This record gives sequence, structure tokens and C-alpha cells, in this order.
Amino acid sequence: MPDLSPTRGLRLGVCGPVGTGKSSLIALLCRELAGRMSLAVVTNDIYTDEDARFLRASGVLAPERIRAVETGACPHTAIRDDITANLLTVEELEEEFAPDLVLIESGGDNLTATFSPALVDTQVFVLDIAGGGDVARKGGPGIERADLLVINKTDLAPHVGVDRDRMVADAEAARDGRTVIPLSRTDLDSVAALTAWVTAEVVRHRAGDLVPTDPGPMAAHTHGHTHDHDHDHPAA
Ligand SMILES: Nc1nc2c(ncn2[C@@H]2O[C@H](COP(=O)(O)OP(=O)(O)OP(=O)(O)O)[C@@H](O)[C@H]2O)c(=O)[nH]1
Repeated sequence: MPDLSPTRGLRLGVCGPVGTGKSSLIALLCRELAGRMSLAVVTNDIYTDEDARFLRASGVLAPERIRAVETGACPHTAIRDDITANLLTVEELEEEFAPDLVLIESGGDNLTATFSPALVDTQVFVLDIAGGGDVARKGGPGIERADLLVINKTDLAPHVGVDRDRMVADAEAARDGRTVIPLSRTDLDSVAALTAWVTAEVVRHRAGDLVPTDPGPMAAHTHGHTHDHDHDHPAA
């Protein structure tokens, strides 16, 4: 029987709306895991490398292990529809550092963006508790079917009038039992739960037991844009 276990590390996608704490979560994971495994990070931003600069400045990982993809369009395009730039960047990092884990951050996007299963082996969707207790009930592919849903910034729940346990229960109901982790960087037990989940995924991947599953495409949408002159668009 040939050895089918993968020779490259786990590729983990971190997705979610703007400002929910994706970069902070990646910084947290780097801080917790860097002593135990080899890591690399790819960030996606539309026009800047701001997230990569934030992570380099946080000092959690050698700067050369953090690379930015400037998507030039909605970030979800670069993580789902045309993943070439991301794949090339991930492969460069894999060739140079042979990481056990590559974390890929999507740019802040809307509620329905997801990673292509051709780019990541497993994916986390991040919600912000301050975005409101109803958000988990609204569903969408990431909330319902990402491998892990994180409800982040739970320390803010009392300040924004959200019932944390209710929101977690709603999310669990929407996800048919898939894992939900309520997280705050100030709650060490929750940080340990996140770290344990990621470590278990690395182990599953190494054993050849992790089959990437697609949460599904994002909802149909249009890209609003303005022009300062009239012209016809070429047919798509
Ligand atoms: N109170 C609290 N704030 C947090 C926590 N995690 C992150 N934040 C804050 O949330 C804000 C947004 O965090 P980021 O990590 O930049 O969020 P992001 O999702 O990467 O943002 P974009 O890349 O712009 O989409 C920052 O001010 C963080 O300090 C948390 O656990 N608790």
C-alpha cells in the first residue's frame, strides 16, 4: 500500500467579515504554536499589505515567513475563484520553510465568503460577538459549514448586550453539530480550546485523514463600481 499521507503541511484558511479579529486570531495562534511547530502566514488585502505588516510588527513570527497577496479585487475572488496568486505564495513558503502549518487570512469580506477547498485543507469562519447575537442565526456557507466557527471577542458580550450562551447555541443549531468555539484573547481556556482544535487538524492532516470539504460558494452578488467615462464592458 503506498503512503498517501501528504508531505506538505496543513493549509488553514481564516475567513470572516471585516474587523472580526482574523489577524488577531492568527497572531494568537502563532504565539501559542510557534514553539511546537513550523509556521507560515499568507494575508490577503485589496490594495495594501496592512495585515501582513500588523503580523510582522506583532513579532510572533520571523518576518520572512509572513507574505502578503494584494488581491486588487474583492478578497473572496482571490481565495475562491482565482486562487493562483495565493497558491503560488503558499508554495513558495512551503519550498523555503517546509512549515507544518500555513495560515491563510482572507481580507475582511462579507458574511458569505469561503475558501476554495483547492487552496485550503480546513477553514475557520470568524464572527464578532459585538456584531450582534442575531448574526449566527443568519447562516450562510461559512457560518453553517466552515470546519470551525469562532465567535470572537466574548469579553465584549456584557458591554454590547449579547447573550453569549444563546449566540453559541444558535450557532450550534445552524451548524448541525459542527464545532463552535467562543473565543476571547483574555480567556485562556478559550485560547487553549482553539489551539487544541488547530493542533488536532494538523495531526489529522499528517495522518492523511483530513479530506477538505467545501462549505459551498458564496451567494450571488454584484460588484458595485463607478466609472468616470462611458464605455462598454467586454462580455465576461
Ligand atoms: N475586546 C476584544 N477585542 C479584540 C479581540 N480580538 C481582536 N480584537 C480587536 O478587534 C479589532 C479588529 O481585529 P483584527 O484582528 O484587526 O480584525 P480583522 O478581522 O483581521 O480585520 P480586517 O483584516 O480589517 O478584516 C482590533 O482592534 C483588535 O484589537 C478580543 O478577543 N477581544
